[in-house]
Amino acid sequence: MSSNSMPRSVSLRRSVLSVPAINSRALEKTHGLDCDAIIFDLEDSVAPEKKAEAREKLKAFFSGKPLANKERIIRINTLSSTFGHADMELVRTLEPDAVLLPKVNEPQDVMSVGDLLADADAPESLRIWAMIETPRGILNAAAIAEAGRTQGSRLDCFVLGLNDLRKETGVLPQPGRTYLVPWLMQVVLAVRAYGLDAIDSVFNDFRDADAFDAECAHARAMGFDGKMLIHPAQIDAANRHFGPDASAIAEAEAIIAAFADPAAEGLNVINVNGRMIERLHLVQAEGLVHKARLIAERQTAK
Ligand SMILES: CC(C)(COP(=O)(O)OP(=O)(O)OC[C@H]1O[C@@H](n2cnc3c(N)ncnc32)[C@H](O)[C@@H]1OP(=O)(O)O)[C@@H](O)C(=O)NCCC(=O)NCCSC(=O)C[C@H](O)C(=O)O
Ligand SMILES: [Mg+2]
Repeated sequence: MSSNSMPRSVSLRRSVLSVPAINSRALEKTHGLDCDAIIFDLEDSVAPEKKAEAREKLKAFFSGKPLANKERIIRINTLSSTFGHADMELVRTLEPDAVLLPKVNEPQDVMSVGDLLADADAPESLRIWAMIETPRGILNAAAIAEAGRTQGSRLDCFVLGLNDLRKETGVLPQPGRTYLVPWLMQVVLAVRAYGLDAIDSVFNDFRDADAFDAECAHARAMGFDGKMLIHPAQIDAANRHFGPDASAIAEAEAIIAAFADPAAEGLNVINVNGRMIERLHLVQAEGLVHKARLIAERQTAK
C-alpha cells in the first residue's frame, strides 16, 4: 500500500434513517423504505419513562418479518445512564449489525462496550458505531478512531451529532455550517486515517428539501460516506448525493479500461481523455464501480 492510511472496504451507508424504537408505526414502515441502514433509537427520541416499552417494541419488531437489504443498528443510551446496561442486554439478545454509542468522549467508551460484547460471546459481525457529538469526542476523534485498530475492536463507523455539539458549544445553526467545518473535517480525517466510515449529522428541518439538498452536497464534498436521516422524505436525496452518478461511473469505467489496455502495461501514469491518471486513480475508480454495483444489486433485490 502506498499510503499510510488504513484500507477501507466499501459499504453502502448513503442513507441512515433513525427511527424511534417507541414508534410502532414508523418501525413497520421501515420495510418499505429505500434507505441503506436503519438506526433503531433507544436514546434521545424515547422519553425516560418509555425506555422499557421501547425495548419491548424493538424485541417484537426483530422477531417479526426480517428487514431485508438494510444494516440494522441499535442506538443505546450511554452506559453511565440508568438505561445503558438494559439496552446492551437487548443488543446481546437481538444481535443487530451494529450498536451505536451516543456521546462517545474517549477510546475507553468504545472499549467498554467491546468488552461487554466479547464477554457475551457476541458474533464478530456485530460492529460498534460511535456518535461524535461532544467537545471531547471531537478533540479525541483520532484517538477514538485509532481504538478501532486494536485487536478485536469492532469499531466501524462514526456518526456526527450536531444537535448535541451545538448545545455543548454554543455554535449557532448557519447555512454552510461555517464554524463547524473545522471540527467536521477533523472527524473525516480521523476516520480516513484508521479505515472507518463517517456519516454526517441529521438535518432537522425535514420539510426544507432545498436546504437538505445543499447540506448533502456539502457533506459529500467534505468526504462523508452518507447522512443520518430523521424522515423518509430525506432518503432519495441522500441516496442521490452519496451514490456515484452516471458520469462518475462512466469516467471510472474509462480509467479501468485504459489501465487494462496492454498499452498501459508497466505504466503508472497515462492520459485518459486529456487528464493525467495515475494508478491511485485506478484504485478509486474500482471502489466507485464496486459501490455502483452494490447499489444496482440493491435495486434488483427489491
Ligand atoms: C420528526 C418526526 C417526529 C416527524 O414525524 P411526523 O409528524 O409523523 O411526520 P410526517 O407526518 O411527515 O410522517 C409521514 C409518514 O412518515 C412516517 N415517518 C416519519 N418519520 C419516520 C421515520 N423516522 N421512520 C419511519 N417512518 C417515519 C410517519 O409515521 C408517517 O407515516 P404515515 O402515518 O403512514 O403517513 C419523525 O419523523 C421522527 O420521529 N423522526 C425520527 C426522530 C429520531 O429518530 N430522532 C433521533 C435521531 S436525531 C439525532 O440523533 C440527533 C443527534 O443525536 C444529535 O445530537 O444531533
Ligand atoms: Mg445527540
